Amino acid sequence: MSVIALHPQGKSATAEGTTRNRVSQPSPEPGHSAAPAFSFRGIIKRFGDKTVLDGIDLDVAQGQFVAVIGKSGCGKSTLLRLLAGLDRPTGGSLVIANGKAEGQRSRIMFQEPRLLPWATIGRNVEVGLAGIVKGQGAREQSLAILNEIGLADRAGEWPSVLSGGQRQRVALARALVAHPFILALDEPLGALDTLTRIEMQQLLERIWQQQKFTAVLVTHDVTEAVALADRVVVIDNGRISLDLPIPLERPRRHGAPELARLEGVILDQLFRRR
Ligand SMILES: Nc1ncnc2c1ncn2[C@@H]1O[C@H](COP(=O)(O)OP(=O)(O)OP(=O)(O)O)[C@@H](O)[C@H]1O
Repeated sequence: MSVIALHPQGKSATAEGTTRNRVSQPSPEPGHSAAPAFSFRGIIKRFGDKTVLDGIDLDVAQGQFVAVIGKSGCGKSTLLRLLAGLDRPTGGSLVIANGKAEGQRSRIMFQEPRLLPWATIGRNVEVGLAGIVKGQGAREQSLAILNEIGLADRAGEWPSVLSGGQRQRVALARALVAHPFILALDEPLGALDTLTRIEMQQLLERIWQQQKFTAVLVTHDVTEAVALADRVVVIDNGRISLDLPIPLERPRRHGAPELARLEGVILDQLFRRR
């Protein structure tokens, strides 16, 4: 197992950051490896004078599906950007453990598909293999993942002819074509209509179960978090205020009473209801 440590800018992790906000970790679901896919240790992130993350400790087991919830501006995307290596923490450390090459460690998917308009759908997916596989191998892998998401027959077409949901499926294929160890999802279904959103949730769950990557989903949608995740983490005031296991069998049925009860627990925390 290779281990990389992303060291923070400036000062190293403070004792304060590593002892505060310690949250007991739920066990991973049966079948998941107990070894952490990544560990945040006393993560602090400041922008100028503003402290956005204020000592986050979080271990996520390999293969676990974690949803991150919190009010607007609480630092969810910031946390995801740190995980994806797009930004550096001000303090603390992030350790990612895996045996894969650096380019395959993590991928991030955003609310907008961010496809290249001048490239075919197949080529857009191949972008996810840049620096890893090229030529015929890349074309074959691109087609294989497009087949998984039901768009193999559209590989030669342009992104402009796709619906919003189809474009997000292509973005998902691009994120997964290199079989990343960690998939970071920043509100990827937020712009979709309800039915397309539920279809995408089901697709995401199916591919996560097949590929066994570790998924970290930022969402505003408590129902979506409880439907998809093994565990829901709530961020408030720069810290983890709730770390809730969702020990429910899959597939989960929207509207089931136990899902509604867990949604209530999360909403109580978000709105500080007793
Ligand atoms: N590059 C940056 N420079 C300065 N401030 C930033 C930067 N990135 C984020 N912030 C600030 O950090 C805070 C957290 O932003 P972030 O995008 O992580 O929140 P969020 O929880 O994802 O919000 P939302 O749910 O609205 O997307 C915000 O106050 C934001 O303005």
